[in-house]
Amino acid sequence: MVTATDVTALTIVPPAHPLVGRVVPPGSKSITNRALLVAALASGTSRLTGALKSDDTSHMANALRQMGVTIAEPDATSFVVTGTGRLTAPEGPLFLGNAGTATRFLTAAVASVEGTVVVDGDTHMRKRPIAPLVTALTALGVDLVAPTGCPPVTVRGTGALPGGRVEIDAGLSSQYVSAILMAAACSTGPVDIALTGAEIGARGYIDLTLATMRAFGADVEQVDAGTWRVRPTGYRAADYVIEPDASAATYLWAAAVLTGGNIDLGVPADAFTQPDACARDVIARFPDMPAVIDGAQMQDAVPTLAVLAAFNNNPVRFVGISNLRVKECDRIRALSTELAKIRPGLAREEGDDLIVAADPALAGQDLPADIHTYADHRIAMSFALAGLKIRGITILDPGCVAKTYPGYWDALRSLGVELSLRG
Ligand SMILES: O=C(O)C1=C[C@@H](OP(=O)(O)O)[C@@H](O)[C@H](O)C1
Ligand SMILES: C=C(OP(=O)(O)O)C(=O)O
Repeated sequence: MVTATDVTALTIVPPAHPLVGRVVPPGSKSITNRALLVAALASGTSRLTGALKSDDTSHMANALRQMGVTIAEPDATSFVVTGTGRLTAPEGPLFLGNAGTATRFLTAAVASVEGTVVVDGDTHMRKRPIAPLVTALTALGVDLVAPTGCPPVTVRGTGALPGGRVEIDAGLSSQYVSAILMAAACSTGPVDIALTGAEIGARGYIDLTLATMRAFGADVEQVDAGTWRVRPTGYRAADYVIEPDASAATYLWAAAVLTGGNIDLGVPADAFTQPDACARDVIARFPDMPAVIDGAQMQDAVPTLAVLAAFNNNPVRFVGISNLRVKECDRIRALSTELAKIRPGLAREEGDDLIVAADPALAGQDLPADIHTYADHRIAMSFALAGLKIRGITILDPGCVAKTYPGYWDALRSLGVELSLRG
């Protein structure tokens, strides 16, 4: 296994053959972190199978353990979660790395802890905005502060999340809404959550939240397009099967079309319920992907699509992606900078749009480039796709894929891709 500690750079040798084989992506990060949280808030034992084991999910599981939840890991894809129906105050801060889901979801959930909880992350997470969530929780009566507008957040819980109506601006992140929705089932009264702006990042993530909540017994109703009502039922322990990660699937779908191969993911594209599965249709159109791609409803797939677009027949403009600037890194900047490193002018920014100047002639060329990954798993995984067609693509800090897909490099190897590692 390629890990952060033993490999500083990895060069991909373009395979001389189409990629053919079977690779099942790991469990969904989004669903695993939702299920871990609601199972922890339930009273009783829940078995989560098909789960992702990665940096993001271990941060969530460890934080919950710090708050009195028993979580066993009987095998590589299961968590057995035993909760008491409430979280207890941890002894120290919760360190959540750069896991946006864990950080945002726990900020709301710990409002019902009795005592002070500090929600913190790494240097990257400390630059990712959380103020709209803090503002909304404050309006609901929670005592919390985030002086920089980003983590750390100090929550002084009183043992109960008050009910009521809360308005929230989810323009920067849909995770704020998901966070309040999940916490609301454990409040002292019904909670109405209303969006202020029309804008919300991928709505499909709200649907994932509602589905997970309902599977654990929550009563949540969509009042209108921008309002949800959650009744204070608490959660019921449940056994829950987690589907494979659709964002991880995008790299495999793209690798197949780029090399003219066929990769069996073990799950049909239309069986995914996650937003990024929409990217499948766009990928299937390669090398004639559309001239304009709206990434709003499949944000995490944009790095995959942008690197693929470099080999498309026609240029592609990505729109609706402004909040990619506040992900693990500024992904619009990272994609434009690193694509231009492969060939000057290959990509540029126009406001918050990304324009990729397609060049099918890149395939087969020798264009050595050290790809800086900004500690962002998706930059590493998407630029590896360029390495399937161009000689000399080196991914720096390849171990950063451990955030959501620790087995990524091994998956490429299992398809016959040769990787040259530098220690
Ligand atoms: O709710 C979720 O599981 C996620 C929502 C999206 O983030 P934003 O809502 O911050 O855009 C997505 O980028 C992230 O990887 C996972
Ligand atoms: C944006 C992402 O993650 P998160 O917000 O959960 O850290 C991602 O996985 O691409």
